[in-house]
Amino acid sequence: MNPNRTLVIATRNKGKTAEIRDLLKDFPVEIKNLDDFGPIPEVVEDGETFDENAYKKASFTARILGYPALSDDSGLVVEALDGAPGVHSARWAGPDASDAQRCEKLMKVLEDQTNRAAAFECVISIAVPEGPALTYEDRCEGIIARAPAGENGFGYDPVFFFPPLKKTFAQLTMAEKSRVSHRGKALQQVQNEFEKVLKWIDRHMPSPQAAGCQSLSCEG
Ligand SMILES: O=P(O)(O)OP(=O)(O)OP(=O)(O)OC[C@H]1O[C@@H](n2cnc3c(O)ncnc32)[C@H](O)[C@@H]1O
Ligand SMILES: [Mg+2]
Repeated sequence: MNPNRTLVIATRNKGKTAEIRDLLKDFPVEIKNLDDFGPIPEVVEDGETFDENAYKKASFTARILGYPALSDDSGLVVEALDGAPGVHSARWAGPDASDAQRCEKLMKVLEDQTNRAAAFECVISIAVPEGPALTYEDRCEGIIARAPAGENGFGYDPVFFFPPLKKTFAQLTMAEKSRVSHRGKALQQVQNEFEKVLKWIDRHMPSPQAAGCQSLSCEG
């Protein structure tokens, strides 16, 4: 496995993994999931911005595994809640809450609210073990529905209504969602300049031989 032509998707979220894998299917590298490796410690996502957390996840994973890593930090930004849940989207209803419970909490908090404007935001970070990273970001505007609808996707998809398609994200297929979503658009930017990304990885990674020696001496 050429480390310069391998990219590890640094996420533990299965919904995200499926979307990212599909969006990177034409990217000329071998895509690996975290599941392809032994257990690795979890990153503490204590940054105050999507940028900070995305960088933490990608650089930590790249350093631990010795491969370039791509992370996604994303979340739902609700206007009437001053941007909450934002970077806290994953744990907003408690550390063990389900996606359904998070959606339920959102319905409750916005019960009497007429301003239902919201956006999904996404920052993609591609990092190498030595530390530097490339950053891509995008967003998708919508409104918070009055009740959940749809079975597809993950997270807040059932309550995120996308006016141009008159459906919630959970009522779209993965391909339909990815064409317009925060993640889909951010990863489209990565695809659009894949040659630049590969050159950047080559510039910042040790040569394959050197990396091979390193990992042999690690294992030995
Ligand atoms: O950190 P990783 O391991 O990537 O997985 P995570 O689920 O913890 O991901 P984040 O820290 O980026 O938290 C983002 C949360 O925002 C929500 N979210 C992000 N993108 C979404 C999308 O496309 N559809 C629905 N909800 C989304 C969802 O609840 C995620 O758990
Ligand atoms: Mg997370």
